[in-house]
Amino acid sequence: MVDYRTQGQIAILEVNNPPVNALSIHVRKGLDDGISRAVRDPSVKAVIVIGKGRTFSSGADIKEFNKPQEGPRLTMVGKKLEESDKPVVAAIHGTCLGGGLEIALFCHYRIAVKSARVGFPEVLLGILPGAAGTQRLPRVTDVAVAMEMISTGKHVPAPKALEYGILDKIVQGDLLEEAVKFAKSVMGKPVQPCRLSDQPVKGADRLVQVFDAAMRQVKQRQRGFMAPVVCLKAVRSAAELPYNEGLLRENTLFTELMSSSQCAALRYAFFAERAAQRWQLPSGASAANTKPVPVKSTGVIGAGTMGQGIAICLLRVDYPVILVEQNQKLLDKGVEMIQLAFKDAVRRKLMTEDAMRHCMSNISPTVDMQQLANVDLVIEAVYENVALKQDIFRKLDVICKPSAVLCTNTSTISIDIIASATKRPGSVVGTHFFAPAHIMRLLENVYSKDTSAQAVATVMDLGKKIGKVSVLVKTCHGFVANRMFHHQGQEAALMLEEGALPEHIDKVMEDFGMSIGPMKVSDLSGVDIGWRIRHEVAKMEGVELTSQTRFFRGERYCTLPDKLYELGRLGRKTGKGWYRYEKPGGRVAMVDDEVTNLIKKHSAEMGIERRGISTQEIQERILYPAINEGFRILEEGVAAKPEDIDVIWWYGFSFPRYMGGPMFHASQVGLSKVYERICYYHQNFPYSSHWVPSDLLRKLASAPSPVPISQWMSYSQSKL
Ligand SMILES: CCC[C@H](O)CC(=O)SCCNC(=O)CCNC(=O)[C@H](O)C(C)(C)COP(=O)([O-])OP(=O)([O-])OC[C@H]1O[C@@H](n2cnc3c(N)ncnc32)[C@H](O)[C@@H]1OP(=O)([O-])[O-]
Repeated sequence: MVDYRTQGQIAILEVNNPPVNALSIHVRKGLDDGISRAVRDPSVKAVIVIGKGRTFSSGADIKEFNKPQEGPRLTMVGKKLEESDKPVVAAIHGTCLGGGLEIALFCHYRIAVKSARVGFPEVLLGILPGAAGTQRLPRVTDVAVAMEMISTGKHVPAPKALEYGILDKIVQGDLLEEAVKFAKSVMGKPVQPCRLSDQPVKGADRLVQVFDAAMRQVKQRQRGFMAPVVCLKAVRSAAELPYNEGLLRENTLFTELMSSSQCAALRYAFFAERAAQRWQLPSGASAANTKPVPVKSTGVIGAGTMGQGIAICLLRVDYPVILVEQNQKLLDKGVEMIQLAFKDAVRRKLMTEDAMRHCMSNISPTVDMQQLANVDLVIEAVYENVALKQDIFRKLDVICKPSAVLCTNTSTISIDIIASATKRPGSVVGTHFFAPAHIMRLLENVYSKDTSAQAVATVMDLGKKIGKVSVLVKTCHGFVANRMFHHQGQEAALMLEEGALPEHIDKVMEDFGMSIGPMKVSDLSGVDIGWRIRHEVAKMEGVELTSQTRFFRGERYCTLPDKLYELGRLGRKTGKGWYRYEKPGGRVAMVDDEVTNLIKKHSAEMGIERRGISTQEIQERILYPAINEGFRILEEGVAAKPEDIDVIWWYGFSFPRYMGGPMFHASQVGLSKVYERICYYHQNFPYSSHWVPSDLLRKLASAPSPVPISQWMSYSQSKL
């Protein structure tokens, strides 16, 4: 795990623990033995610590977190490195993160290649750098930088790290050769001035202002998230306490965070996100055994909001895009909006003018679908209408080359239905982007009964290339995201007619941890979207929804959202929805008397006596129908595992990652309790099928002891 060798008077400790040189027990032991051996050997005059393979080290081994500590502790290994009288040089490439950076900070010198990145991402796991990182970083760089790095977890590129004083030198050429040269240049020099534990904290005279400003930011950005707050406290103690006392304080805070439920949720999230990439189809085809179709050219059909966002995603990573619209006016408008979005990115220094020009030169706008004849992949992004989508796919079937992958950005319509319009259903696959498509990270990829493994591999690969987190699901109406979210919308509307107000529901859910409440989400995505979907479904079933409709498909139906739509209150884009905004497209949601009156009048018309609805009831009626639907989704194999559902909720609906997602949250509450409350609401609201308890949930809730989330799927086929 750590290879020891000497080159002349230099000992080289090479960490060799693929894939990312995590500091597992054997690595810590290897470093501990290696430094002792180098210190003992009189012929050794300097030491290099370097990583084999793609990276220096990604930090402590997260898989060891749940296990009892064995072997030498990282801080003890570090102390030995620092106490060596022979200079120790960390030679960094790839990423040097967490415990990896802590090891580097124990070394007397740090050199790196230009492409390297350093950082303390512990906060993203709900903990803090617990091997002296919070005490040593502010001794090598300014305390403000240390607070920012440790409380955000952001990676810092090597040139910036050099500027901050974290690195001593950036080298070009072979890292080991350069490290050897560097080690020779410092051989024999006293190491005392390079021992960070002996250094004062930099910028300690500004501690209070820096701390207060950082704390304000953290609380504003990440309401309810403990780790960044505790990280700041730990760095503060570096400036307030002698080094060894600071270490003890760090250790106390680290232990506190490590045992928190937020840390458990974030550790789960770390592995869940990676597991989602290892997709597998019922046929056995998987990420491991299927190659994607090479994609060099793309097409997007529809230059509306979604089409624009999707085109931006593709253009940003250098795909040429043929953008198709039905008429020149809509096409010009779409291109203009894309250009505006790029200009905004330039203004915010997210891209250069040159890069923007390059992206724009890659768009070929056209009103002629025939131009798509040679593209490798096309994404249809027109509005949600079955007949329209089928018509487009019928045409694509004739126009596109046989190897083309045909994607639809439908958010609800079954891919089976869309694919049936073609003679090549194997090439048809869903790529459900979330609005705004160029900002939201989630890509819900959807396979139909016929979609080929190669088409799936292609869209999963595409997701990675355009920087999305892709999750693969099986087709059904609404897929995973909207199917679960839909019930939240239904229950929210029902609570409005029973006695709640939009601001009331949103406050409860925002206090719970959601970044915005469900009514604000509805305003953001557009009140018309839900209206269109409901009315499209009704039309397909030959039903007309009116203001008098009380039941639809045998379910209790609330017409309030339809009434809002009819008033032209379509959400943020019209400056009015469940709230009033400062302008169309505005962001500041203000309570609007017109909506309050509309809701109260509606309740009166429906003969409903309004009542106060408790915080607990709002929370449960928003979360539990979605969770219940999540279990049905698992039962039906629409999602392969609960982790996939949670990934969808972090990236699609900003569910707080530190709460683990709705399925993880259910596991924390206890499935028997969740089941019991769902049964209670089912009794009280028998005309809402989303309260009919899922069978899988029932089985898991009645298991003799809580079933770990990783084993839920083994109950889906059981006959209990
Ligand atoms: C007392 C201790 C105090 C200390 O302060 C605490 C820490 O250091 S906390 C740690 C602070 N450090 C962090 O939080 C860094 C976390 N890691 C990362 O941010 C990214 O993995 C990294 C940027 C390094 C590479 O990204 P990439 O190139 O896209 O690659 P990838 O992401 O797909 O990973 C490849 C494989 O490696 C696995 N694996 C990775 N890291 C670890 C780990 N530390 N451990 C175990 N396993 C780890 C990962 O699961 C995956 O496995 P699989 O079976 O193939 O799914």
